[in-house]
Amino acid sequence: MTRIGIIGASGFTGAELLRLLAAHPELEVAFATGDTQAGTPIAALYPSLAAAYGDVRFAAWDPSLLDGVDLVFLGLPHGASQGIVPSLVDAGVRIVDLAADFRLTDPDAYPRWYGEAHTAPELLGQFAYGLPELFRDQIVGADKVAVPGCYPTATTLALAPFTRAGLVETSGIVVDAASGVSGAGRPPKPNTTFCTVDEDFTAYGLLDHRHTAEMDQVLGATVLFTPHLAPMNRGILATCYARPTGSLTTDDALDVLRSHYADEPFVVVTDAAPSTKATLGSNTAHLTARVDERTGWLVVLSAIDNLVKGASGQAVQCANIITGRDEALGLPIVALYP
Ligand SMILES: NC(=O)C1=CN([C@@H]2O[C@H](COP(=O)(O)OP(=O)(O)OC[C@H]3O[C@@H](n4cnc5c(N)ncnc54)[C@H](OP(=O)(O)O)[C@@H]3O)[C@@H](O)[C@H]2O)C=CC1
Ligand SMILES: CC(=O)N[C@@H](CCC(=O)OP(=O)(O)O)C(=O)O
Repeated sequence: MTRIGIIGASGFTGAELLRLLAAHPELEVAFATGDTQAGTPIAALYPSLAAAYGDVRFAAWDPSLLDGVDLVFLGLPHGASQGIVPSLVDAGVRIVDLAADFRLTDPDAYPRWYGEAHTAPELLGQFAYGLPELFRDQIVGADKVAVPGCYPTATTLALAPFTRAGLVETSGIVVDAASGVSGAGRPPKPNTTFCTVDEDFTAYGLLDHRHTAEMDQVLGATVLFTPHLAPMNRGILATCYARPTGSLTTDDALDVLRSHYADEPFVVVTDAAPSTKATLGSNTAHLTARVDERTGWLVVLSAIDNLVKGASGQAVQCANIITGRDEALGLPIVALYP
């Protein structure tokens, strides 16, 4: 058994961590903090968690909570994470950070894309990028992991088999992706109220969404990324377009995906177009590909649950790896349907 803590447990990714860890046989939640929610029973904020957490309350963050704890998940907004990580490093706990603070390795990239200076740039190179299907070698043996953003997870799982094999041009990849509203976190925002989102479908972050930098970094490419907000709670569907460097058919493209992910328990390659609902509540990504004979473009589609494979499930997968466990331990591979 490994005792873990969650800092920022009162948000959506924190709640999803609490849900997944309730079913995990070997990771035990020692504390769960909330910023404004300290003292609130977990079950009062999230009745869905009542059966597992009974009277347990969110704690106020205090370094003494780390006593006897081996690993800490951080579910904080970007910016807040880098404020606390140096003290966790000093305390010697393993870190799995869900925020963006330690994902970009180029020290100039964070200020460029996040519009603020990084307060712990000396730690940037010390984090493994927590996407096991693409960076498992980096994660094994690491003690600090930066879990990818939800859009980059969906997108790079779709495209990396092609960019890594030199099968597509990297100078102009196009990604259109839609996210459920939980991707924006628990606090209500003007663009996430019921009346704004219901019966609407809109693009945002045109040309400058911060996940572009992460996709560029992982794929070694220049990506034109347009995110969209879809009127659903969970899910990401990414539709990714790239120009093949040589002859490539649909059968070839499907073979590339199937052989790349043949041994991966959390990737399903389908003939049919993937849907977000097929991934709901699971840590599984669904992928397919086509090559359009008329235009010559390759299109790869990817569906995930943003809170599971796009965040907390992937975080638990990484925690399993860095604590020496089977990485699939305790994680759901099948979705909730209908
Ligand atoms: N939602 C998603 O699908 C995904 C999110 N992420 C990333 O994961 C992180 C958490 O996201 P999410 O759970 O959605 O966010 P939420 O806004 O839902 O939760 C944020 C958590 O951090 C706490 N918090 C907020 N501000 C501060 C602060 N200044 N200092 C200390 N604690 C603070 C909140 O406490 P309180 O409840 O009191 O406000 C809450 O516990 C973010 O970095 C996000 O970008 C990554 C992938 C997907
Ligand atoms: C729907 C929605 O608003 N989604 C969020 C992405 C969430 C995420 O993964 O953000 P981090 O990189 O900060 O972790 C957004 O576009 O900002």
